[in-house]
Amino acid sequence: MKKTALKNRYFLMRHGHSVANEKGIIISSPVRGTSEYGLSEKGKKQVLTAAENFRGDAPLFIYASDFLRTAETAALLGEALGIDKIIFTEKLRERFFGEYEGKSNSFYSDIWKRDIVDCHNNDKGVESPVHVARRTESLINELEQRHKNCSLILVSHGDCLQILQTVFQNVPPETHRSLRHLETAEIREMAD
Ligand SMILES: O=C(O)[C@H](O)COP(=O)(O)O
Repeated sequence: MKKTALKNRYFLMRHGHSVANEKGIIISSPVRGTSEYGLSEKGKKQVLTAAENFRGDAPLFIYASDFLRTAETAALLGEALGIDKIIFTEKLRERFFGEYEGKSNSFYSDIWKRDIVDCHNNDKGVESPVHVARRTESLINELEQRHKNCSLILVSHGDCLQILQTVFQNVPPETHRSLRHLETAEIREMAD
């Protein structure tokens, strides 16, 4: 995807520090993720700071994963930026981590090692890098049809955004961990 060809500015935002981050566990299932494990107190503060520092041109739209931690992030951000309507999309949900659901986040490094050698890695029911790349790219394609000359903030999760960055940078999805990771509540514009 060539940035010069895009009609809009895209800002990727990872949710603020969450209760799952605090506990060091993987929460990727929509059943739990949409109703539990929202932002920690630290995460709420991070989001307000990110909103203060955000510089984007109007018109501005916020798209978010419907997980609780991203919905809370988007709501706080929207309130701070004067945007009352958040548009939720399942395409920004966290990568599904299959049998690792609810387990320690120390397992991420094993999963990422397998990703590097196999872009279709779905060991133990993990959603593959290719699948995440396709669903997120299809969202960008939709947004390019729907908007023109807008700033779009996409509020999502660590792995989902890591893989979406590969789409913008036009590199293979399995190389996602070689790109700079987004910290909690970090907002990063996709640029060359
Ligand atoms: O990349 C990561 O660190 C994991 O996907 C966790 O991300 P999350 O805290 O956004 O769920």
